[in-house]
Amino acid sequence: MTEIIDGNDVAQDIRNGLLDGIETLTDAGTTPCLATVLMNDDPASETYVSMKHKDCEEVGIATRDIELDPETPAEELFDTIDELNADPEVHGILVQMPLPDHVDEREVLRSIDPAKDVDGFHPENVGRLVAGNARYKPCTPHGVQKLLAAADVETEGAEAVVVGRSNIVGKPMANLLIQKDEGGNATTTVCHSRTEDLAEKTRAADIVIAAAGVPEMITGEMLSEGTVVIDVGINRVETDEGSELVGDVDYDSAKEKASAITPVPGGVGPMTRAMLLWNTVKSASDVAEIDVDLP
Ligand SMILES: Nc1nc(=O)c2c([nH]1)NC[C@@H]1CN(c3ccc(C(=O)N[C@@H](CCC(=O)O)C(=O)O)cc3)C=[N+]21
Repeated sequence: MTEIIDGNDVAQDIRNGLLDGIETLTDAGTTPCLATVLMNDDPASETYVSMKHKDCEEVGIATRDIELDPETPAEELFDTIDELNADPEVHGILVQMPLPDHVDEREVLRSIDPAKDVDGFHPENVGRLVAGNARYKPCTPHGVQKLLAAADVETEGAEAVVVGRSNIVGKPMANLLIQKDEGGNATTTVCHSRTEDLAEKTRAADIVIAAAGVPEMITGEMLSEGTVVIDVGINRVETDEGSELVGDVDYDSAKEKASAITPVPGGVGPMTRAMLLWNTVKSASDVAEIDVDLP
């Protein structure tokens, strides 16, 4: 039987596991607080940001909700970030991607105080992750580690194949998988659009993590029996019945081969949001110099 790994369930467990820590910090006068900055009018982005606020509300994390018109001059965004950097009540800052063309994404990531960079995208935090001294693990790869742990999948000694090399998922995922750490110690291969024989790589894998942004590209035929399949893809595709959300994995055929698989929606997506809360609580705990148990 194939195990369907329920991301909504695991994310709920993470949120429950944060409650005590949030209470301890709040009682000590440091209510964890996440600020989001949204500067695009893509309906999907608006949905994701509002989900993040709802999650925060549920667990008692305070929020700031900043929306800037996409036409806003870049300087105004940088002023906003400076204010949030300087605000002692704000512990996490998330600037929702993508940003308008006139805004330099890299410059934005550099401008966020690394101590408040709960996405883990600031170059200092990327460097620390690579050096095995992570401050914030990026939310999606961290969430994937938690999903694997929840499904009792041992990464140590496993052959892991990451399909995709983005800065937000593929690269940090591979870095976490090779760390001498829990959820790491995997023999890790990173595949991408120039990989000569992808199916040869995925067939040799114990764990496949699909994060290429190509709808349903990983099919059952590319997998060996018993592979653990984690689908990071979130692709909106148009069908006869309207718009539908599909992953990078062809779920129906992959499920026939997989020992465990994550669905889309309801897999990695909710974990990305849960680990954002996790990082925000960690930031507040660092600021308050109060150790709390993190799930
Ligand atoms: N600075 C920044 N940080 C991000 O983490 C970030 C970002 N920008 N820009 C956009 C992407 C996308 N992203 C998602 C998070 C959760 C779901 C999610 O919860 N999905 C649910 C619901 C999907 C739905 O119904 O639309 C699911 O997969 O079940 C989706 C997408 C975070 N992102």
